[in-house]
Amino acid sequence: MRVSIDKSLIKGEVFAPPSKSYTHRAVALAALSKESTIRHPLISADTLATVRASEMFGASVEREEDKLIIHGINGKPNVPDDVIDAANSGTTLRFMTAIAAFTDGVTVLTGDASLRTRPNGPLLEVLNKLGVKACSTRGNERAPLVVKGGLKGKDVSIDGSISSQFISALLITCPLAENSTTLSITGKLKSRPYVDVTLEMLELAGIKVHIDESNGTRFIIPGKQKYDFKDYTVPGDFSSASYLLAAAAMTNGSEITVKNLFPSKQGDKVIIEILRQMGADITWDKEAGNVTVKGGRQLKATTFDAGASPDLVPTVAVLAAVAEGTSRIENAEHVRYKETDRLRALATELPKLGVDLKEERESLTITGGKLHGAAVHGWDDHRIVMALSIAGMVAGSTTIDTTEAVSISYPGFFKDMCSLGAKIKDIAEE
Ligand SMILES: O=C(O)C1=C[C@@H](OP(=O)(O)O)[C@@H](O)[C@H](O)C1
Ligand SMILES: C=C(OP(=O)(O)O)C(=O)O
Repeated sequence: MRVSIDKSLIKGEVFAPPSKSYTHRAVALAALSKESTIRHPLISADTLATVRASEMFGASVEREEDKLIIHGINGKPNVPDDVIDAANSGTTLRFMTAIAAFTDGVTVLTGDASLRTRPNGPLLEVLNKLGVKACSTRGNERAPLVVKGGLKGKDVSIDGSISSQFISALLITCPLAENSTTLSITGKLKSRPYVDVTLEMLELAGIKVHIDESNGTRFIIPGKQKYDFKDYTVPGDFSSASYLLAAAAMTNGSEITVKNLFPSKQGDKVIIEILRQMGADITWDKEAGNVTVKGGRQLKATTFDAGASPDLVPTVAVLAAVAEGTSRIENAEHVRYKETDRLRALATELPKLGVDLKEERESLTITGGKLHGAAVHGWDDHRIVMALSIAGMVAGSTTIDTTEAVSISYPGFFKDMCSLGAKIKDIAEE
């Protein structure tokens, strides 16, 4: 699919879509429990991959209007009778690889062309130390992965610098092991807020994990635990909301309120602080869960450490592209291991819109200026498509391809933007 975007301003109220990260975890924990209801889940391509995989391990999932009722496995997961296809979802692949480690047989997990480029080395290495036989069919740490169950608790270390999802995955599975597991993190733990989201959800499922941060980070996970996840309402997603908030801040005359954004462990709530620092007119009514942004102020350059919030990099790059001065996005190497190498994607596409950008291994340096329209490529990556869309609302006369990728995390993105007045047209048939 392709869209064309003209200069736009946006006005009105919109609900933030439900959180992708919380939905993945709610479904995985419900699958390991007895019976749970998940209210207001994100129904998107990625979360549906987690639903399908959970069903293959033996859970059954009923979908009703705005809720999922999950009859969980409540014990050992079944050996799937087919290959698990995690599609485009890193979270699904990593979580389900760890759950496969607790079956009594062999599971094969794969995904689409993008997912098959993403690294899993540290997770496979630790699973092998925990008594599991886990490998890549191509011997390159990429999916397809083969996992022969047999997980036993033990003291192990894991590199935290590539993806926090390996740690979240182990935190979700190790409580099922016979013995306790101690997971010591080596390297700088990236994307830490996502681990905190996992810990919050595990606590809701009645699972105990002790954290020792006296000398680095260690998670002590007692074995033989039982999951008891019950009734849960998924909160709004700050990463998805970031495109709405940034679009309003960048466009003169805009004024929007994004609802259902309550205080949360989501690291990407920092988008509110980033916009404030850059000089945007933004207020957050935490009790009401409303974030209001008025456009029209000239944004100023910023320095953004992407360590904890990699998914904000495309949004912040576009904000930097219209800000006065030179911005830096630092500590962002892990952003190269996403659906695409997002630093490369941004460094390729934003200059087409007139942006002055320098790419280094771990950083982007962006000097703001005037954008002009162009035909840009969405790289089949939801966050690149959404970031380029809001850049297009400033630049005007912009077309973007592969826009169906928004179905991964925010299927209603274009509909919401258009309902707020954005001038976006589907030009697939033209
Ligand atoms: O656990 C999660 O829900 C996620 C963790 C992050 O990945 P990394 O830990 O690989 O950085 C983030 O980029 C991804 O969108 C969702
Ligand atoms: C990287 C992302 O997700 P995942 O790792 O689950 O594919 C994302 O949503 O930007």
